[in-house]
Amino acid sequence: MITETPMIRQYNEIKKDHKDALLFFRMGDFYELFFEDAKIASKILGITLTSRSKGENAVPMAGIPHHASESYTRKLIKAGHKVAICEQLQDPGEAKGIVDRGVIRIITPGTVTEDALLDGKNNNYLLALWKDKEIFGLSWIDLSTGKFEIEDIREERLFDELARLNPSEIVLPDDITESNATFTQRIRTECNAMITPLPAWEFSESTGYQALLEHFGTHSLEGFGCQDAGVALGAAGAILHYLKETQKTSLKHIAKIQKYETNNRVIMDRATQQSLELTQTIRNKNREGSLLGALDQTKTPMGARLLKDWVISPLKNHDEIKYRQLGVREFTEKPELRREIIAILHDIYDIERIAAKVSCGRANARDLISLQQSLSKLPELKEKLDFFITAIISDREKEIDPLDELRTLIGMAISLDSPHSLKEGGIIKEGYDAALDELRYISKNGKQWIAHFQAEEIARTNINSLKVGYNKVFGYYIEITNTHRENIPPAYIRKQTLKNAERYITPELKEYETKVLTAEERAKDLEYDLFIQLRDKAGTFTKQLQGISEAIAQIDVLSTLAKIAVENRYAMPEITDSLELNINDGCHPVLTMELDRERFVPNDINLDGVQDKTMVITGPNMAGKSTYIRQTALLVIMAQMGSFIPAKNATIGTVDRIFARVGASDELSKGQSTFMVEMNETANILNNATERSLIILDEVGRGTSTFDGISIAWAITEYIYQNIGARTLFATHYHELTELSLLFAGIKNFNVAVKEWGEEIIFLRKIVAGGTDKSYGIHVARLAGIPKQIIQRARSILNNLEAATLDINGKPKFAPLKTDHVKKPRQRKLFASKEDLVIDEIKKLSLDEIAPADALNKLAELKKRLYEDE
Ligand SMILES: Nc1ncnc2c1ncn2[C@@H]1O[C@H](COP(=O)(O)OP(=O)(O)OP(=O)(O)O)[C@@H](O)[C@H]1O
Repeated sequence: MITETPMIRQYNEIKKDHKDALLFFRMGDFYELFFEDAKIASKILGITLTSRSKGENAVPMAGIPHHASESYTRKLIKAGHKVAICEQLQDPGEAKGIVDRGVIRIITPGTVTEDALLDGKNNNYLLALWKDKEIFGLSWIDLSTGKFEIEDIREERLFDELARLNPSEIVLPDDITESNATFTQRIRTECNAMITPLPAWEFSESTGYQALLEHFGTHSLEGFGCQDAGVALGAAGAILHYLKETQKTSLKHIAKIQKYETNNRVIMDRATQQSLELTQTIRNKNREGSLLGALDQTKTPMGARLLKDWVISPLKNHDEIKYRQLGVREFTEKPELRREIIAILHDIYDIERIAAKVSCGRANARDLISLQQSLSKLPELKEKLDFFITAIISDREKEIDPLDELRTLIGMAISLDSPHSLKEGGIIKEGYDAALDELRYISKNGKQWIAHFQAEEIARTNINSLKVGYNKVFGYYIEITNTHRENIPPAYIRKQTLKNAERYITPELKEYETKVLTAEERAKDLEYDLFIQLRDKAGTFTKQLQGISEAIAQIDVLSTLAKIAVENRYAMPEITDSLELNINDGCHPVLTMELDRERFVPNDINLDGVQDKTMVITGPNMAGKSTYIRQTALLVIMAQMGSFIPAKNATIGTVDRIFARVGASDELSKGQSTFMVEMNETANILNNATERSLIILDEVGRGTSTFDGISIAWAITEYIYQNIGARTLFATHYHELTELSLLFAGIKNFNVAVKEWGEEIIFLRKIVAGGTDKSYGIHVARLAGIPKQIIQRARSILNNLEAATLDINGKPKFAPLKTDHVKKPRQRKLFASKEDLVIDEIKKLSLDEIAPADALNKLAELKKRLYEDE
């Protein structure tokens, strides 16, 4: 049994309320961790595990210096832990017994606000979700910016929204975490987020509504357009409750709540976002190589975060798209101003996050300097923006207010070389506060006095080696070496004996010491108070600062898109409400940046969406099928973001949803078979696509036997064409699917051209009309370096198969050809042949109703059809 010391007793008392966090227990200049916490932290942080007390009472302990705590916290948070910061709440000097301690904040992945723990280019969301009947209420907040939103959605869209938001922490009602392990586990794996259970009653809709009214100090949520929000209010209430519990600071920067309007945005589910590599690549999960990576040349973190939002949620409304597009166009037309504006943006810091830190009382002097420097760029920015006439730019220009009062105040008060710490002084400028200046004068001159005192004492005593020194225990003292002991004046009071010297004080020295030292301390205290006053004052500008940030973010994104458009010779697509999809000389926006534009072969797409809706694209491996269909989706996304696109010209009828199934799936690790995942995702498309959607399918059905695969792919394409009518691009190796075009006028065949050159094939990368029946898979295998012997063997097997050598059971033989083989037609017709179709038509003819001349015409037409394409 461990005998508890009073301090460990205090620790246990505090730890009891923070079982799910690692407790950073402040002791002097260190945060100490004890017991299990110490073991966990020492492993993750690679710090030494020691022990407090010995023997039976030994308590495992690990410590980290408080000034370096941010980097340690970051590692612990990344490793999936919460950190509770427990501070000393009184001056140890004043404590009778154990110093008072208490937890001042709990840092969790969803609530961090420190720069070191955040990524400037991404929002960091804390999300709460709550279910009532079939509806999920979602609410999410980025505490580091104050962005707070809600949305009610149906269950089937839940995981798509979670993928879009990518929260780092999810607050769930405990009745879900306790009773629905499968659901909780799915959230955990799909979102890779920390799950925090909260009592279910914290999610009540009416409590949430009240909590929001209280927080915003309003009588209703009408002003935020959230009055009629439903289940999501419960989730928003749970978020507020959780923040109050963990943050214990002002949450004033959460100045509004908004309803996320899915209706205005193109919906893209999780698999689509991944397949199209919108924000990260499939293979390495890197930003580089994704659409966002290619477009993100923004200069401010606010701009980078907004661009991400534009990429993953393009607009649906034609007018809203146009509003942005015209802004981009104007930036392309004014190159000089654009360059100057981009240069100004370069010098603007993350005002949005600084404003949040100011409001939470976590900003230091350097943050205020960054704020002031950013604000000082705004007059010039406004001046340049004043030359622009499009609505989106002049609207934003009006919202940018340089906040002269705040800017001047910070400029007058805060010294440019302020330290990180707020308690060490060196923050407030000379001349800002008279009382501070006076204290500083005393402190400085007091030191001079001491130098003068030393010189006088040397002269008076004739002891040249006499020194006035200072230490923490005795304060100022006079040190005299033992050789001069005889000459010491009687007024000197001995304080300390060293080996070769003695230390003395005098009443006069002590009197000055008090003055000097307290002046210095008092000056530091006053500086701190002045800083807090200034920060509080800055806090009153939070709302304006958030508005300015939003405006700057938009200017940043629009000018970036324009810069990219000019540098890469993009065109402004015409956006219409039709169903057409016409792109001439379209290029892949990411590949063209990686390859040079000259080497990339541009391609067209021409679907009117009424007659022509479906493209079946065949072609050899490596020809460029996936690239082409992906490129089409990316160009539509860019167009609906308001951006220009890499093409000669384009007319795009807006799409409401994009579904893409391209490339490798990463679901295998989650215990589902490739084919099952593919079928799940396809079912989702079939159930949710509309006539206005864009569907991009790559080799659907490849995960099962050939005949199953072809049949499924055939039926799916047919269904989409007949029952949904969405614009669809289907890339496939099943050449049989080209026969669909015989049945349906609006399904067209295309292939990616290649040229044969002896043994070699040359990829032309050009999409041309018509189907193909060659795969060149073995050729690609050879290019990939598969050993020659295997290539030769594969060729011989292929020859066999193509000659359809059958064994006695009627199955193809894989052995080399023999002379007694039975020749069969090269390919079995799996589906309707031309002859079948003509017979069908004849059967349908009613001879009683047809005039002889029409009958002759019909006969001529049928005959023509039989010889078509031959
Ligand atoms: N239009 C183009 N211009 C230049 N290079 C291209 C073009 N399209 C594709 N490529 C190049 O060809 C490579 C193969 O393209 P892609 O993966 O699209 O082929 P695929 O037909 O889908 O192949 P598979 O059927 O084997 O999946 C790409 O990595 C790209 O580098």
